[in-house]
Amino acid sequence: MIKIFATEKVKDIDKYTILNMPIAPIDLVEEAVTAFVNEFRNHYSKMHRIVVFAGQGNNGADALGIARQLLDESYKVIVYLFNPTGYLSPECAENKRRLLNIDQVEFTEIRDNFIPPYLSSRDVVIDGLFGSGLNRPLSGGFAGLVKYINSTPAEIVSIDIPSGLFGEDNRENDKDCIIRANKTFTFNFPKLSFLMPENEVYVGEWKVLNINMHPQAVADTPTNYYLVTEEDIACVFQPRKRFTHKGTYGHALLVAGSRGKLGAAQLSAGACLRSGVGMLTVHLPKCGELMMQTALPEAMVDLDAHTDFFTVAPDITPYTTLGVGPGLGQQIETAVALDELMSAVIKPVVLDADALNLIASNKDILNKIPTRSILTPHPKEFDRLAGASNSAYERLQKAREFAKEHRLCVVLKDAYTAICTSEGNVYYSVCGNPGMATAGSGDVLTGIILGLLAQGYEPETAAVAGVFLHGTAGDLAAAQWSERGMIAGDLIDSLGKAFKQVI
Ligand SMILES: NC(=O)C1=CN([C@@H]2O[C@H](COP(=O)(O)OP(=O)(O)OC[C@H]3O[C@@H](n4cnc5c(N)ncnc54)[C@H](O)[C@@H]3O)[C@@H](O)[C@H]2O)[C@H](O)CC1
Ligand SMILES: [K+]
Repeated sequence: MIKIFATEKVKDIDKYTILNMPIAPIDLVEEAVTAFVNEFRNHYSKMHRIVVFAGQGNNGADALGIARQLLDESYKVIVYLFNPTGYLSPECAENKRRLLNIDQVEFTEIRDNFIPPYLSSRDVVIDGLFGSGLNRPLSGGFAGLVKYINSTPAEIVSIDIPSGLFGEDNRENDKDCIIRANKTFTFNFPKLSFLMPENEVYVGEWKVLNINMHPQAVADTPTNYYLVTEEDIACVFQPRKRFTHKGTYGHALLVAGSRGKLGAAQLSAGACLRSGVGMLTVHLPKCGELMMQTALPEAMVDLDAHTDFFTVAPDITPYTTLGVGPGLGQQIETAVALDELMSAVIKPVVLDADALNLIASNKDILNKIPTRSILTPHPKEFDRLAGASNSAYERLQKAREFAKEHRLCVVLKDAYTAICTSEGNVYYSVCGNPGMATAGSGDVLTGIILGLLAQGYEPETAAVAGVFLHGTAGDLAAAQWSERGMIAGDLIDSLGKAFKQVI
């Protein structure tokens, strides 16, 4: 897991590193500078003019160091240091001194009046005005400067964080006074705000650059937010032992499908079967029998009394666990049957799609869902459950609260899916791609998670691993069929390869 720290925590980790590594602050800055330049070089040639904007703190110190190293590599660089209060951090002052040691450096320090340079589309701006030390929205001269930079056609690369953006909560921020970077190279830890869709316009493409932090400080500093890596998932899976049989790997029940939406049941069932589950039974309305038995001979079918939709809660005793929702429809009889089903279950289940919509309009059911059950809403479904949000950040906080209050695991689906546990932790998966924004993709995820849960993985583990495998399958599918050309069924076809890649 990569920890996602609040920006004030990063400061503590810095301090601990400086004291205990030990390393001089200026050398830590130099490590950040070198990491940035190593990455920058891969993207921008010496054909570009580099225009560096530095602030008074250590983001500015980084910027001045980057200017020096780029000049050393004979890039064409011009530098503006904004110092309205006449105070520079010690590292910023030292990097200014080091920079001015270079002959004929084009350097301007601005105290009050500033005539902005003309910036063309061939220029690359390096934004080092503010980083993790931002403590209020930008205003005055800095706001004007940011607006000017944003108005030019120049490419913008931000150091650590786009200037003006907070690392976490930007609800009260002035959205016009934040750098709109094309790329952001951030140090050591992704910032939570980078994972929110509303901040994509500021952050652009982002990459984490590693600089040496004291491992003890990283291990000991608490956080509720984590980024999941392939290694985390690889160690989740147990080898399948030789003397095992289908009963060893669980019997999942999937309650899904209604007339016109039987495909959702089929996709979910197909994904479940490819997740390693021992057996799968699909509870379907009568109209789905032929389709399911033909399309997925591996699945067993349990028919509802109704021809077109779910009306009677099945006996759940034969099953290890169940998943409910894909393509279910929202008939009143279905709501009643769902209520009955939730009254009968005691072990964690997976709930998705119309099951969530029905719960949103019949809130009593919420209290009947077994604790640690997994809910997989997309943002609109979550809003129906918990009320509308004005930003993804607000929705995330609501999802955390919701998960804690109801003792559930909420998988908030988005470009970066957040898995919120009942303990208040959030696990992010950053694999996957926009090709997965296609009908049926969510049904596939439900099937994978159901299959893992039925095999006995802890609900939170099943959710995190399921999301990661789903994203990996999406990336493999995009590589084969392209983001545009891929469909949800391709995710199922790629699941085997995803397992091979991850484990
Ligand atoms: N481990 C690491 O991640 C490292 C990061 N480094 C870089 O250091 C910056 C953080 O530096 P810091 O000096 O703490 O803060 P800033 O440069 O972001 O801010 C400086 C200064 O600005 C004042 N301020 C805050 N908000 C405003 C505002 N709205 N208007 C005016 N002035 C404001 C505040 O008082 C601060 O003092 C980090 O981002 C990295 O780039 C290091 O290189 C080493 C390791
Ligand atoms: K910055």
